[in-house]
Amino acid sequence: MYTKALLIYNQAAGQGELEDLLKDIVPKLAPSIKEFTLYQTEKAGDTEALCVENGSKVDLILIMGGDGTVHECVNGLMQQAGRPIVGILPTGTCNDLSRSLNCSKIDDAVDAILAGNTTDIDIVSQNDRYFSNFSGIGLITEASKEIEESTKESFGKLGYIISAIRSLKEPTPFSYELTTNTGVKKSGEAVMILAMNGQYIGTVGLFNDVISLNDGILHMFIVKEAGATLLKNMYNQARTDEGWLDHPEQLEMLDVEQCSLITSPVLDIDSDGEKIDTTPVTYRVHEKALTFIHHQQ
Ligand SMILES: Nc1ncnc2c1ncn2[C@@H]1O[C@H](COP(=O)(O)OP(=O)(O)OP(=O)(O)O)[C@@H](O)[C@H]1O
Repeated sequence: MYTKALLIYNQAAGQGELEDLLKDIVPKLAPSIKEFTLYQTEKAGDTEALCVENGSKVDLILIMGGDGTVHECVNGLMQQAGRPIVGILPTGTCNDLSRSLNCSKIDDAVDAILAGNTTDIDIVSQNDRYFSNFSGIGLITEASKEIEESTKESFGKLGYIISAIRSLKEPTPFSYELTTNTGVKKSGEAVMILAMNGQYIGTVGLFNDVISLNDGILHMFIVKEAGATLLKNMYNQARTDEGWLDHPEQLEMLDVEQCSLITSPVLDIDSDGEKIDTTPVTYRVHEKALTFIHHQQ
């Protein structure tokens, strides 16, 4: 039994209307919650503000939305001491964090909430903000720019993948210098650098075998120009090709707890699908910082 729960829903996420879904879900959850409040967001930023305000007052926050709405929740909760359990009712376009939590189906998420199945996950700070799934520069920001413009509405959750493939046609290399807290330095040219905490980007599980949400590690992937074609093939097939992690001329991997990254030119950073920052950037893992609902398979 939960004492106080807040369900925040974002009608702007994903494609469909949420009314029917709420009609179905609320009666299932309500018997297990003493005081249950529903809040509809009116604009970007509302979820973060609500999580700051209510983090210490409730024991469960449910997010009905996609990765962007979850991103706001994570940033709200990391700013203050109250750390209630977070459950995601995935109604976004990609729902990538939900996939790593085995909650990409709403029914699985509801079952896990009712069963009280939770897991503590790492959260990563990115300069003065936080992310739960990924942060990236290079190709990935080109991909999300295209989604904003047109693709997302017409292609739904495949929009991310399709537009990633499109932007892979002409990758623009940049120079980077990465320094870890243990003194390791890497530098060179790349077309994309990903800082991964979760396994999925744009619904594709690129890193299922090498990453878990609570391994205390930030996984840095430096994709060289030669790796762009490989990545494109993976997105075309929309499946994991295990071989792609074994070619250092295409892709370098580095496990870190903390690192800083300088690029030339200065680049936009995409963080959980939201563009909010530019390089240079410092990342730091906050081990098992938040508790999420997790469906046990
Ligand atoms: N009422 C609202 N009107 C407009 N935008 C909103 C509103 N509430 C939240 N937002 C913003 O909507 C954006 C999109 O939401 P979200 O990312 O959750 O869905 P999505 O993009 O469909 O899913 P995903 O990120 O999983 O692909 C977020 O940046 C969020 O801040």
